[in-house]
Amino acid sequence: MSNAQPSHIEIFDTTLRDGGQTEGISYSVDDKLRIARKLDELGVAFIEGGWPGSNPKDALFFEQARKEKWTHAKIVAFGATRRAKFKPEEDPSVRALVDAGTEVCCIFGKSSVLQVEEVLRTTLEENLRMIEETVAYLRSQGKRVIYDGEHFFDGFDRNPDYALKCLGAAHKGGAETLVLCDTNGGHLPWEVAATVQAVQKHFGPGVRVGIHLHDDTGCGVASSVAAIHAGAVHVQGTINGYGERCGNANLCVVIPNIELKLKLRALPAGHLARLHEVAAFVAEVANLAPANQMAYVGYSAFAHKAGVHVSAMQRHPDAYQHIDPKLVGNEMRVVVSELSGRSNIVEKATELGLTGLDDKLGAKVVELIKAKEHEGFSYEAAEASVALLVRRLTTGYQPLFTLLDYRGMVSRHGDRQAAEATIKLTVQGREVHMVAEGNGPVNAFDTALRKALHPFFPQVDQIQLADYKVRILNSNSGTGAITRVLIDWHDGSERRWSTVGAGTNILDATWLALADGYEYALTEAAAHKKEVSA
Ligand SMILES: CC(=O)SCCNC(=O)CCNC(=O)[C@H](O)C(C)(C)COP(=O)(O)OP(=O)(O)OC[C@H]1O[C@@H](n2cnc3c(N)ncnc32)[C@H](O)[C@@H]1OP(=O)(O)O
Ligand SMILES: CC(=O)C(=O)O
Repeated sequence: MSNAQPSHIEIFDTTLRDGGQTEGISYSVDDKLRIARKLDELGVAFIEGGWPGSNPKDALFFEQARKEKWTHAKIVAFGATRRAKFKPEEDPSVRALVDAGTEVCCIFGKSSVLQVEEVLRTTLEENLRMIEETVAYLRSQGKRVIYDGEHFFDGFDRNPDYALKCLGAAHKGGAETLVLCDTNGGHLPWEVAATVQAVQKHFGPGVRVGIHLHDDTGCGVASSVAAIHAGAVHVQGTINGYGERCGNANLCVVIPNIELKLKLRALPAGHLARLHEVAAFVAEVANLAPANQMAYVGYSAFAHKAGVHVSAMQRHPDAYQHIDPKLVGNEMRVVVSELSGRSNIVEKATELGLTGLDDKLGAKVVELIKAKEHEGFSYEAAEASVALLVRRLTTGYQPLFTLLDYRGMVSRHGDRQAAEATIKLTVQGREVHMVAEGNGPVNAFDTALRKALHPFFPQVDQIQLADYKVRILNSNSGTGAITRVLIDWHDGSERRWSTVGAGTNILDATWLALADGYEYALTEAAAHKKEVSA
């Protein structure tokens, strides 16, 4: 690590600008403000809000952002150097930067001969003037300026002299940080580190070097960490790695690496534990599914599935984890499956609040889970079915209801479709016979079951199906394949649970998942009531 390395690395978040260049993301102004507030709470140093000269939405974001109080972060307006034909003060895009009213602006300029000659179609000298004059103009308007050297690494590989001259022009204009961008994302960590060191050597210790890396080689995070290790003091990236093409360096991984591995500060003390929540929040607002396997903050980042791992984790928390998940706000979880041993079951039962599970019962549960997974069930995402499986093997468990038989009928006459289900249950020792119609067979079964249970458990009204997923397991068996049904449930509050059924008959698989859903909700509610009144 460089001797001149400060203890604090500046985090520059571009989730709202470069992250907005992700295919599939389209933030509203309100989305942007909500994300910005969350990033401010997290404690990043800069939030790049957008390009005010690009579209009315980004301009409105800055108008709204000006009215708010930002505790930790500076809001940054992004734009380009002036165009060849304009003076800075005449270029509408540069004017929009000034009008955005932020204390800090970030502008990008070309660093490579190819980009200047082929893309800007201007001269190398004019590009240097565009960079210096734009930075100087913004400085004259009272702005702090961060300079992004676009395509810096490509430019430096082909013509280091010219690439350094471009940075020099920004420095001369008054930029406070010179940011080296791997715009095409094609460089590897040791190449990035070597270039950072060459730039530092060229400018000397008084000049602040930053980095902005894209993930086209899958090395965006690794290269960012290598660059910081080599002496960069400012890093740009996005939450969840959103960004153009393959994305930007993922700050949810870069930040913990800075704090926990390089032992440097990136966020205010104690704020790292907010990262998991921020990652989930941004995914939700961006309307993208969170990546479960994301390092540090992913749902599976500290999930243990293999029996050997879970057994070892019970003996020592460091056995299969490189950090304590709480440091980033995440948590350790145990996954139950055919790869489980007793330890998974004991751990999962504790997690689910089930007590009194000894090794003998644990072994019985493991055996049953392995047999059921062989039949097509999968318990990884169906924790309510796991809880019931444990309860059913526990001495003295009395199910709240038991199915005696069911019949389903579906028909189509011309355009008219019909579905009807008949079920026979015992509920609290009484036999109940119920018939219901539905707009499909699942709806008919569900309606019949609700009607049958309602006189005994009126709270079934709150139980709602949230998602119903079907998967064919052995597709080479065609329509005779085993079907797995996974149902997600909620009760209108925060409470959510998932159940599974499987078999060659899709309606039977559905029935198993459906019945588990009601039995779990009612059993857990009854157990909770007992605990509360005890
Ligand atoms: C690496 C990056 O991610 S940089 C950020 C990229 N982000 C975006 O492009 C998103 C927002 N962009 C936009 O809304 C539009 O592209 C605008 C408003 C900026 C420009 O729109 P238009 O004027 O219609 O131009 P268009 O998009 O077709 O072409 C880009 C222009 O920018 C110019 N340009 C590109 N880089 C630079 C630069 N560093 N400095 C000055 N001008 C530049 C190009 O030369 C071209 O202008 P020209 O046609 O006069 O030569
Ligand atoms: C500036 C920028 O976004 C880039 O060069 O990738």
